[in-house]
Amino acid sequence: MTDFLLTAYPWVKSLHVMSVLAWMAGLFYLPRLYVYHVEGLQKQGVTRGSDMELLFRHQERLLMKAIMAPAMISSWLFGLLLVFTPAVIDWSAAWPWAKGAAVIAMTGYHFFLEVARKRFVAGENRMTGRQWRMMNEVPTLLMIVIVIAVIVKF
Ligand code: HEM
Repeated sequence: MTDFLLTAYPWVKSLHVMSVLAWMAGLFYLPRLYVYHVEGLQKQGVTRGSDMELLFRHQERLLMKAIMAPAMISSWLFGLLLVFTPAVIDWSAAWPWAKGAAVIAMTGYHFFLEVARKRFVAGENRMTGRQWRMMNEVPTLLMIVIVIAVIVKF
């Protein structure tokens, strides 16, 4: 198993980075769709249950179920394979802990977006467009921590 992980390392890392890119694309775009959704309902005269509102819900569902959820699972799968590859992680350094904390927060943010999506479906979103715009900065901040942790390796 150890030999296999060492041989597969560059391939696993490539698959990890591809998965992470797809996951991040969704994490950046879904709250942006929520901004358009809520502002459509508040300012643009889009009524609940109209074709336009159903299209928002459909796009949000597809992004979550077809891209973000599978990409999150494969990011974790390949990421954990990298964790178990010998000599990849020095647990006495700070970076693996910083990255670990940031990816757990990113995963929490993913589930927060899923809860919010279900609230939109039930017509129970309580956040404004401005609040969704601010929420949109969360994955950016976490991404900065993760990339610096994994590349600078402080
Ligand atoms: C989901 C849980 C995750 C786990 C368990 C995980 C774990 C790892 C591990 C162990 C490595 C190998 C480091 C090395 O080879 O030196 C790695 C590489 C990498 N990870 Fe993650 N990661 C996760 C999520 C993420 C996320 C969300 C991002 C981006 C926002 C990310 C970006 C990267 C990048 C860019 C590399 C390649 C760095 C390099 O070697 O130059 N990872 N990851």
